[in-house]
Amino acid sequence: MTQPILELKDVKKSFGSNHVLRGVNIDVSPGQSLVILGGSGSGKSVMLKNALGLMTPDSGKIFFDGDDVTHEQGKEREAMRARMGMLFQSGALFDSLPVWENVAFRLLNAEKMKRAEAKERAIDTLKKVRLGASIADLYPAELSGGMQKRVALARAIITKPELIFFDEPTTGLDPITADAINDLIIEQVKALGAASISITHDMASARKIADEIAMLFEGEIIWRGPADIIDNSGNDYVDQFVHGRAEGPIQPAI
Ligand SMILES: Nc1ncnc2c1ncn2[C@@H]1O[C@H](COP(=O)(O)OP(=O)(O)OP(=O)(O)O)[C@@H](O)[C@H]1O
Repeated sequence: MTQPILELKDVKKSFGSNHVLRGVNIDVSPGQSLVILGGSGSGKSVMLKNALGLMTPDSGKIFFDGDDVTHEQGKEREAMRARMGMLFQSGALFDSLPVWENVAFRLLNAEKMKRAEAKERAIDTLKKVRLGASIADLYPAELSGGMQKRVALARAIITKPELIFFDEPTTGLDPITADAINDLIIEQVKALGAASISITHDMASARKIADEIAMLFEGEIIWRGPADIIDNSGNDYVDQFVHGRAEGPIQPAI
């Protein structure tokens, strides 16, 4: 069996009396695309932050490429982060930086690459997401939402990561643009041979990009299976979520 690139074992995280993660077990293997579903406030972002090392679990363990990284800090953590890419919800581009500096952010800041070389790499990477060199010097505010997502995708892949996280990659886009972003995600993740973990509410996107789908509910992964059986999961919670019904075991978060 291939060693997972990332594994969370019985990860727990609470904020006071709010027990958000209550023993999360999940893993993703190289080349695999895993989508995690979960209602608003179910802890998807908290799980992602723990996996990325932006938050430390109260208990449980996180393994990256077989190494226990739960409490790693400093240089070790930086080395791990260098092997990961991240596309944040709503793109999260820096408004004050031109597009190319956003894309090359890690190269310029963590790797201290020379500006001319970093700009060349940024333009090459923009081409991969079908954006021309002419937008390299524009600012994020001058781009459409779909273009901003492409820029964010370019930023996530520029370091050729082995594992990429996508946090709501299609939020705020019309269905056609969302589909184009999904295609680019699939194409680029495949080209890198990377694993990916995506969190999304968008079932069309989940169906398209996932090999496997998992569902987070009340702080635990309650179901996991191949994407093509999601309509026949045999799980009432998954069923309710997939069909977007207010009625069922999951209470709407309002
Ligand atoms: N830094 C924090 N301090 C205190 N509570 C937090 C913190 N981060 C998250 N929470 C709480 O953890 C719970 C889960 O939040 P989280 O953002 O992970 O949900 P989510 O599943 O990503 O939701 P959504 O789909 O709406 O983005 C919420 O109750 C939230 O208030």
